[in-house]
Amino acid sequence: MTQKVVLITGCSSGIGLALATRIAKDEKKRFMVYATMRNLAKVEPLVEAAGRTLGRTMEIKQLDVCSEESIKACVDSLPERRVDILISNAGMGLIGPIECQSIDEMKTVMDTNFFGLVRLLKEILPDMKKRKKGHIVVISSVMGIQGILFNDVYAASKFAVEGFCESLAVQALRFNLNISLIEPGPVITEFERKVYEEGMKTDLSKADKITADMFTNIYLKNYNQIFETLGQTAEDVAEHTHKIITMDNPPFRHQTNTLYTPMTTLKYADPNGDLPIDTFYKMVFEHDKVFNASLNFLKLLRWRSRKSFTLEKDKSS
Ligand SMILES: NC(=O)C1=CN([C@@H]2O[C@H](COP(=O)(O)OP(=O)(O)OC[C@H]3O[C@@H](n4cnc5c(N)ncnc54)[C@H](OP(=O)(O)O)[C@@H]3O)[C@@H](O)[C@H]2O)C=CC1
Ligand SMILES: CC1=C(/C=C/C(C)=C/C=C/C(C)=C/C=O)C(C)(C)CCC1
Repeated sequence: MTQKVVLITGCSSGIGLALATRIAKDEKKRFMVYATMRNLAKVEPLVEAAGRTLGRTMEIKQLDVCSEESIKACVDSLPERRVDILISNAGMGLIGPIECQSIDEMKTVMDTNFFGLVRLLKEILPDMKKRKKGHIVVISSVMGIQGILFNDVYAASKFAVEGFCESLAVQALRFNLNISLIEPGPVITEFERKVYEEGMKTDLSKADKITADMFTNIYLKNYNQIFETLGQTAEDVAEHTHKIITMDNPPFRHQTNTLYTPMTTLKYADPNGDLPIDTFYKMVFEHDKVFNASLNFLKLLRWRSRKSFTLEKDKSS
């Protein structure tokens, strides 16, 4: 059996690291993983997690999604330039009032999260089309379908990713290619720490008092609690993604966090779009107690509906 070649971006930490490790440790050794990162000085945690798979079912390579040259050099270094499964994972967050963020900061988020994916596909898609074989897996987010307070630009970058992939998906079908968007809710990784620390450093002098207060005393104050209550592990997201890449008929969208599903469902329940906005408004502003009760209610709902959120499309297991 020939192994499928998997290229993953952003493997220095978090979901990328967990994905590379999980897929390289596939029980049936079905995959050869090229785990990439922009800065090879950060290789140690992956080397440690990879263990005996390194040099067998995993190799580590340099790739910066913001550099076309780096992407090309990495793909050129692969046998026959073949990538059977591309996992576009590299990304970054940004929180805070837009008045306090520079256009350059926002452009870096779009350049990494959106144009990073575009650059990868410009390099890899033509070869996949020629071979009429391939699976493009994109680590999107629940924020690819639903905006969240003070995540305006990050959510925009993930909406861009989703619109791009949804448009491409029809063309991809013509070439027998699959595209899957993985949509995690909050995941406990470096992302959470970096975003929170940067958020705490925000210069709020350009924001009015109501906005600054909303960001500090509502968003930042509850941030850690949201991750503690709803947060998933990177390993869990990796497990879901491993399942998606082993399916005969993988879905276009897959949400990994059943605790979060009731929130995203609000989007589909009201074509006018007001239901999620009004619900989030109430959850955030009515009272601290409503917020806590809402988080607990989400926890309770998972227990009630666990069965209906399993991977029903999976024919291969
Ligand atoms: N954590 C969360 O709550 C959620 C995260 N996601 C998404 O998951 C993905 C992974 O994030 P997560 O693991 O949580 O966060 P981490 O911060 O742990 O990992 C992000 C990875 O992306 C890499 N990266 C950033 N910029 C570039 C670049 N220009 N080229 C190559 N690699 C780059 C980072 O490298 P370096 O170490 O060099 O910075 C790091 O390896 C992101 O797309 C994120 O949007 C989605 C939903 C929820
Ligand atoms: C403010 C707010 C919420 C916060 C959600 C957060 C903070 C989600 C983070 C998701 C991440 C980090 C995704 C990464 O891609 C809730 C719980 C929906 C309740 C309504 C108001």
